[in-house]
Amino acid sequence: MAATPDGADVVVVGAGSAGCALARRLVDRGLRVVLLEAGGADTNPDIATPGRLAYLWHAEEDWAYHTVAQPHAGDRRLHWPRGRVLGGSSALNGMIWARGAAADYDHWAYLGNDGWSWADVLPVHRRMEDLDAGRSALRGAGGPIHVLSRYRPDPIFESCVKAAQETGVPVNPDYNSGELDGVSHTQLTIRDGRRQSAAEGYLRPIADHPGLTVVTRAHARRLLFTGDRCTGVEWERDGRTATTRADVEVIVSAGTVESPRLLMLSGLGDAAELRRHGIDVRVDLPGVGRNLHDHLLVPVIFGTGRPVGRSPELSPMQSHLFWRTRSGLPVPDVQALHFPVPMYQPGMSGPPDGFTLQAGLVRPVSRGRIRLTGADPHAELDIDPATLACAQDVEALVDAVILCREMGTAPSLTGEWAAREIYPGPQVRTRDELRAHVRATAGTFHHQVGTCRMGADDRAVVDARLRVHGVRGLRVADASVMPAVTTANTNAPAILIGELAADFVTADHTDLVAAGHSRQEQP
Ligand SMILES: Cc1cc2nc3c(=O)[nH]c(=O)nc-3n(C[C@H](O)[C@H](O)[C@H](O)COP(=O)(O)OP(=O)(O)OC[C@H]3O[C@@H](n4cnc5c(N)ncnc54)[C@H](O)[C@@H]3O)c2cc1C
Repeated sequence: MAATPDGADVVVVGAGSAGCALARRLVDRGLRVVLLEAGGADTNPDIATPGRLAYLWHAEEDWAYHTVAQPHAGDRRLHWPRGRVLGGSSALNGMIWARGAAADYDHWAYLGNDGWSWADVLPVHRRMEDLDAGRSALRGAGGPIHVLSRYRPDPIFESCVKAAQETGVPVNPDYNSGELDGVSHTQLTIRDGRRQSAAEGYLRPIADHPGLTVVTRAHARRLLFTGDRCTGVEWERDGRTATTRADVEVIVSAGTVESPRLLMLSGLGDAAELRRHGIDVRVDLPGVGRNLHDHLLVPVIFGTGRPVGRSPELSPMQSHLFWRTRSGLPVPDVQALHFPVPMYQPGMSGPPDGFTLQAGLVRPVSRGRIRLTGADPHAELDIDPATLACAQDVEALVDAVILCREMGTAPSLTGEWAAREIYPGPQVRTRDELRAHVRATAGTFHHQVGTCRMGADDRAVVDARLRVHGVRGLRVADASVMPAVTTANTNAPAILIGELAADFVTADHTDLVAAGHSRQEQP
């Protein structure tokens, strides 16, 4: 029997980084899967062309969220682009492939999440990737996601790597080894000049498989229950409502913003808040929507004496560095990203030729939350990440800005490129003035996580096998389950979460997996 929009073994909500990996692995193991995606097909040519990623912001494929005004960040509302299309945010992202630090996963395991230590996840990271440099004890080849590491970076990025070394930052030959520290050229999810989204890598090869039904423009409105078991999903398309039955499980992979919304609309959340919106409480889970956190970027902008230039078939981010602002940290707290354009913000002006060293905070302490504003699935969300609420985040970013400024005065950038700082600008000298620059310009690094946190305590939403506490037949698998964000970009960790979710489902239903295989073997 094939999967149909009416029913399947597993219904996955959201075809993003995690959802695509999860659906693929379940189908490979003989389960019938329906994948519901709110967005459309990934046919916009700007998705495939790496150099055109900026054109996807505010396009049809962008959910284009805005936070509420952030009092510690100049009262600004921050724009959060997220993918609403097959591939999810992996179809919109900067294509940097980064696992994070070994210590990130050991920390998750330390919090009571068995099976998530670096030793546990390393084989899964290896099976996900197809590194052009080939297989090794730490790296994988032959997996669904092609990783480009052997390319000729544009000249400005060669200079950035040299400038970092001149500033005292050593080269790291492979920041995906579990140890991040140092400066490197980025490894990119690009094959033959085309983006490798999770949809491209995981779904495209099985597009015609009878065990998989992908329904695009299907917006899940709520989860359906029989007793305490989740047995299906109600969704809408073009104004019409439909349901899909799940014979085994429902897995929510709608991302850090939408997964908590779908849980809350289905009666899983903070009981008092749900009642305030007239939603029947199924399980009082006060952790849903909390623990929201994100990496941040602060621009340090330089003008150059000549045009910088860049290749359209590569990501515009071809080098970055990881660095510790103080001794005693177990992992770097800064990831500085290098861009080949002056990234002026509204109200800024300067010469057209230049580059930007984005000072990135990757161990944020501030935590916020996402709340419903009503029971309507399309109501605007109250998204409050509490950006820079903790002074420690500001101090780390000030140190990161100082590092980027120093890099901009290194010979490799001042010589050949005649680099000169435009922002914060030479008039900004004291630490207080730098704090003001941080608060006025900090923006998202696009790595929101944590709103359906994995753990064993009473604020956790899912357990270590990603099962939602208090119900049966329901898991969450996406970046929202991270107890704490990884110390780098979050696409690879989100895909890892999808891969592991598939392992958990198949381990829990070995009988079905065996039956599915014999079904597939029949002529
Ligand atoms: C602009 C940008 C740049 C980034 N750059 C990088 C980078 O260079 N490297 C990196 O590693 N990471 C990067 N990231 C982050 C990374 O892409 C994300 O962390 C990752 O894709 C998150 O995966 P996910 O599965 O949690 O969610 P997503 O990939 O966002 O998937 C969620 C999916 O669920 C769908 N959905 C939501 N609600 C519903 C519903 N109710 N019904 C049906 N479907 C629904 C969405 O449309 C979406 O397709 C970037 C992100 C952005 C937005």
